[in-house]
Amino acid sequence: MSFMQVVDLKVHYPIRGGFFNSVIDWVYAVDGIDMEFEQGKTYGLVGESGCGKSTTGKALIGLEKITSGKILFEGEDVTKDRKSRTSHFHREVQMIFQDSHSSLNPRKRIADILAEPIRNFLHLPPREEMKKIDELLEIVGMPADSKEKYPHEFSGGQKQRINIARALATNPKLIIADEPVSALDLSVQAQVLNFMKDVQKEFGLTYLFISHDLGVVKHMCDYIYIMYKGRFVECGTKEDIYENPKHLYTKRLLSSIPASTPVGREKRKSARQAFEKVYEKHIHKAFDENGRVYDLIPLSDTHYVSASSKKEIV
Ligand SMILES: Nc1ncnc2c1ncn2[C@@H]1O[C@H](COP(=O)(O)OP(=O)(O)OP(=O)(O)O)[C@@H](O)[C@H]1O
Repeated sequence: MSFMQVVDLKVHYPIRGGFFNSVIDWVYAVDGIDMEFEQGKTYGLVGESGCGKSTTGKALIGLEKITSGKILFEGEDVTKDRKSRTSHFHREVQMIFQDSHSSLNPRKRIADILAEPIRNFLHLPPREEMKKIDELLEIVGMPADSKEKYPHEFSGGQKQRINIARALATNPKLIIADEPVSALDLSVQAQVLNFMKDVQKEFGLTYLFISHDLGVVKHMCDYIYIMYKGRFVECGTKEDIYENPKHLYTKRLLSSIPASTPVGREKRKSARQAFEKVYEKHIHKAFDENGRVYDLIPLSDTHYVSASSKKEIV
């Protein structure tokens, strides 16, 4: 049963010009899309740069003016701008952006950044509020003393964890993640993706995962929307899309992912042993039986991606 439905959503941007700065044309950034969201699932929104992914995410959360169509959240019509939406919606739907740095106010301590949503939505007494901040930092694997620090004192991956902690503060149902790892180093990307999956399991979250990278989406998503010039050319389960793509554009996108490289059982075992033994788990390197070093990015216990060739190792 879906808790959010998007019906024939359109976002058109006017292009102004001429002497009177009048509308001379339109950009059909989102041009009639339908979506549904069920609890606990991850939805992928994929397509090339400029196809309308970010505009869709921003329109869903109310940051972009909707030209026409409808968004229903738990039966309530929320097709309005952000200010006019109910606090229930703001609490239940959160967004994480690609740029982990600029989404955190550099002048505020982490404690104040995390306290903001708690104050706005949960209204906890001071002691409970501090407890909640500690809990959030623990969930995202950050030390408790992080709360006294400022954003610039953290790495990109840590900042994205803090952004996720802030998104989790209101116990949301849906998190819209717009390219959440594409600005991070390759090795950190996998950590953040895995961590997002863990948090999802723990809290029954739904994700809308916006990405141009079909390789990453494959590991994250249950259901995928393929976007091209503001429309969905194909949508379906991960299996539908990856095993039986129908649309030429999907096939083209898929063909741009580096081919999968299944590695034999022995190689996998030795790579894993080396990975654990030599580099003590946290450094993503492994040797194969010929002594070659691999930079491996663990996507799960059994899936790795080579950092250099981006090939998948199962
Ligand atoms: N405020 C705006 N005014 C006019 N056109 C815009 C505006 N914002 C986005 N666009 C245009 O709308 C289209 C969709 O942009 P959008 O950012 O949603 O694409 P995207 O798929 O997220 O791309 P990317 O992956 O590069 O972020 C693009 O042609 C873009 O130039």
